[in-house]
Amino acid sequence: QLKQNYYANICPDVEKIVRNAVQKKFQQTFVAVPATLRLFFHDCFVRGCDASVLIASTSSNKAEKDHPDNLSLAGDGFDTVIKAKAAVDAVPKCQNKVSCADILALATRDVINLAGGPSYPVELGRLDGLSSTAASVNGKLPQPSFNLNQLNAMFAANGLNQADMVALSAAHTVGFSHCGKFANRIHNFSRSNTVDPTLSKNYASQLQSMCPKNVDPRIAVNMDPNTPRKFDNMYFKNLQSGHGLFTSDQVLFTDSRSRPTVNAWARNSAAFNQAFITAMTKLGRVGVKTGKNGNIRRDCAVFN
Ligand code: HEM
Ligand SMILES: [Ca+2]
Ligand SMILES: [Ca+2]
Repeated sequence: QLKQNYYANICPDVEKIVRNAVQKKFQQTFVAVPATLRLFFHDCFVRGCDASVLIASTSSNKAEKDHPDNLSLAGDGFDTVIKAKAAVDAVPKCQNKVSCADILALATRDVINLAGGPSYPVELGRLDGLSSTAASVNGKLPQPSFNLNQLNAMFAANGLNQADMVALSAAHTVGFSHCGKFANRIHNFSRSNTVDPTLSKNYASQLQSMCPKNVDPRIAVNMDPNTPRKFDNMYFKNLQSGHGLFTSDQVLFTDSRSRPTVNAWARNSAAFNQAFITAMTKLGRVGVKTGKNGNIRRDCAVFN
């Protein structure tokens, strides 16, 4: 059972300590924002929010972070958690008392707010998981090619409804994608269309020039072409104008079942913020470990 004041007696200043460390990281690089946010999502969807994604592989265990779907997680997300954990552990009363899973949840709240998004209370009391394998990632994370039914099914498996899924997808209002993740939409889309017809013509040609056919696979583009460094509701306005980068983004507008939600949140950013907070809070409850099912790691990347 998570609660907001879980560390009140254990480490009363944990929120301030994490916030300061995250802010320092943010001042060094904006990439901390999308990287940490995506890291939290990929953690929670595989074995719950238990910091399993932070575990490093060893000679005897290929960990989650080395699954193909996690190889594009940016290092600055991991580094944000490591820095925040070090700041927490530097306070004697707090040393090894705050879980990596909770530090990731707090850091995620903080990066969203630092990028101009809403702030919200974070429920705490998660333990760190005892297992992390690449194999356990199979089929647990959504693919950019997904349609609405596939998205809804995968989010429902984590206790999230369609509105939650649409709200959380707006995380793509910040950050980058490698060209390969949407190449099918701009080159050889189908027999009748070179380009995905749900993509705006202008945007498609911009994407084609940034991501030509044999582009270096390391090249990445902003997912929100308008306000890439602002956590805002531009994501929904982009969908309305055919500027959704992935099939899984654009489908939220093309499918009539989710379009009204997209339109509502494009119009009303306060309503979006509220829905996003609700959905993030639900995401943070997924598969939480307590008791014998977890512990508090001394090093977030290594089992105790
Ligand atoms: C709805 C289904 C989703 C799909 C199919 C999806 C897929 C992807 C893909 C393919 C990328 C690009 C990775 C790369 O090439 O580097 C990406 C990036 C990103 N995703 Fe998602 N995602 C989804 C939902 C979410 C959710 C729920 C969140 C967080 C709440 C999220 C946060 C992010 C962020 C912040 C980035 C940018 C990462 C960076 O710049 O380092 N995504 N996503
Ligand atoms: Ca996890
Ligand atoms: Ca934005």
